Amino acid sequence: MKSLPLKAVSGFERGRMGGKKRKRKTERASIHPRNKYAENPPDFRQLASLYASFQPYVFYSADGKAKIDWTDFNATRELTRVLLLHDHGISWWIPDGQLCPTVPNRSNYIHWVEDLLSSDIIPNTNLDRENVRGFDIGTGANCIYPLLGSSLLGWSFVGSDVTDVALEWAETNVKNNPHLSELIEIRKATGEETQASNIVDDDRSLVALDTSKSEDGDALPSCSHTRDVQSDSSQKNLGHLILVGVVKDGETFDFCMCNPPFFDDMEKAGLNPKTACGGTSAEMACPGGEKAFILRIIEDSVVLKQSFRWYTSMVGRKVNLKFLMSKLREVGVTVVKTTEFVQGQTCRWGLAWSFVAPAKKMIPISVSEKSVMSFMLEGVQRQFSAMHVLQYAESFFTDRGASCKLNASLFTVDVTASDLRCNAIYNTNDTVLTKSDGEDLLETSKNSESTAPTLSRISFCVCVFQQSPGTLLVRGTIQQKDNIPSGVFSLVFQQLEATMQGKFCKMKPL
Ligand SMILES: C[S@@+](CC[C@H](N)C(=O)[O-])C[C@H]1O[C@@H](n2cnc3c(N)ncnc32)[C@H](O)[C@@H]1O
Repeated sequence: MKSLPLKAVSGFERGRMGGKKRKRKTERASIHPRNKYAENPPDFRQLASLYASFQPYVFYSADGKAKIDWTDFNATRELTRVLLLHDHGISWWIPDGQLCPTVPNRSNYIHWVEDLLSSDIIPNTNLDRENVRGFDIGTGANCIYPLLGSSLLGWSFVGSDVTDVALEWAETNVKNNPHLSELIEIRKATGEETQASNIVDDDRSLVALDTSKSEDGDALPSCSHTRDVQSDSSQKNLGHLILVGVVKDGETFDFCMCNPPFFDDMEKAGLNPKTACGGTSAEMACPGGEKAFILRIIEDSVVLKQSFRWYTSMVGRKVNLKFLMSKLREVGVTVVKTTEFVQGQTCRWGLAWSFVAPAKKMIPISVSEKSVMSFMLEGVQRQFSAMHVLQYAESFFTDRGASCKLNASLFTVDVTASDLRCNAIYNTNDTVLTKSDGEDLLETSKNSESTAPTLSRISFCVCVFQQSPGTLLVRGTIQQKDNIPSGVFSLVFQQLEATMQGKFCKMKPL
C-alpha cells in the first residue's frame, strides 16, 4: 500500500471564515488534502436553497455573503445535519445541548488516522485490509466518528460511551442509517467484572506509570505495577472503564480514536462565546481533565498492547501533549506520532502510539531540527488580548532590527531577520552553545557580528491562537531559511517565549 503523508493534517471551520480571500487561503492550507471540504467549503446559499429547514438560519451580509449565527446552537446543529445529509448521505440528529460536531474538523481526524493506517511505519498486521476496524472512545450522542469513518471509508466501528443520552442517541443515529448500521456497534463502557477479569492475567506487570505529579504540579491518577481493573485508583477517579473491560477477550482493532472530555469541570471549559457547539458537563469534563483521561488510555494500551495497531487521541493543551509523550516513552511504546489540528483560532493536537515493532527503522520521538515551534501562554492577565500579544511579538522583533509585517485579520506577524539580527535576539549573554545530542547547535557569542556571513537570513511567521480565556498559543513556522545554522530558530523562539512569559504571565514566570 502506498505510504501517505502524515504531516499536513489539521482542521478548520470553513463556514465561519467570513469572506476574506487571504484568510480562506491560509485556512485551506490547514485542512487535510483529502478532506471533502478542502477545495469546496460548505456553500450556505446553496444549502439554504436545497434545505428549507436550514433557510431560517442563513442571512446575507451587505456584500451578499451567506452567513449563519455561530452563537445559535440551533443554527450550528442544523448546519451539521444538512452537511451530513447533503455530502455524506447520513441522517443525523442530537438533542438540545449535546455536543454538536463540526463536520470538516472531525473529518480531518479521520483522514489523519487513515494516513497512519496506510503508512508503512509499522507493518500492517491486518491481513484483511479491506476490513478496517476502529474503536471510538466516547462516541457521544452525535456518534460522529463512526458515522463519518464508515461512510467515507467503509470502516467498521465500536463506539463506546457511558451516559444514557449518548448511548441512546448514538444508537438512534446508527439505526437511522441502515446502510451503515451493520458497520457500527454502540457499546456501554461500564465496569463489567467478568469482562475485566478476563484481561487481568496478562503481562501487565510491565505497566510502570509513575504519575504522582505532573510537570505543572497537578496530582494524577496512579497506576500500580499489577493494575487490577476493579481496584485501580484512577478507575475510581474517573468512575468508568475506557478500553480494558470494554474491549472483549480476543478482539483486535486497527486503531482507537478519542475526542476526550478536555476539562476538569465546566467552569474551566470556558466555552467559546463566539460559537455555540453545545456540550454537557458529561461530555466536556471529567476528574483530572484530558490529562487523566488520556493517561487512562495509555494505561489500558499497556495492558492491551497489540490488540490495537494504533492508539490515538486528540489533546487540547500542549503542556498535556508533552507530558503524555514523556509517559509514552516510559511505558516503552515503539512509535509516537503527533499532528496539529488548527480549528479557526484554536489549536488541538493528535497523539498516536503503537506497540507494534516498526517496519523499517525506529521513528525518533523528537525531531532535532524543528521548523515549527510553539509555546503556551497560560494565566494571561485579563487586560491582555491575543492582539496585544501579537503586537508585542511585532515590536519584539522590530526593536531588534528584524523587518515585520503584522496581519490583524490572520493574527500573524511575518518576520524576516538576518543571522546578525537573530544573534542580537537570543544572545543576551556571551553564550557559547556546543553540540549536544547530535543536534547541530550554533556556536556564537556577542562579538560574532564582525565575522558572521552577511547573506544569511530567515523568514518565519508568528501566529497567536486563543485557546481558552487566559490561555494563548504562540506558534512560529519557518517559511524560508538561507544559510542560517540549525538551531537558530529555536533559540530565537525560546527568547520570545521567555520575554512573553515575563510580560504577560506575571503570576507564572518561566
Ligand atoms: C468530548 S465528548 C466527544 C463526543 C464525540 N466523540 C465528538 O467528537 O463530538 C466526550 C465523550 O466521552 C464520553 N465519556 C466519558 N467517559 C467515558 C468513558 N470512560 N468511556 C467512554 N466514553 C466516555 C462522554 O460521555 C462524551 O460523550
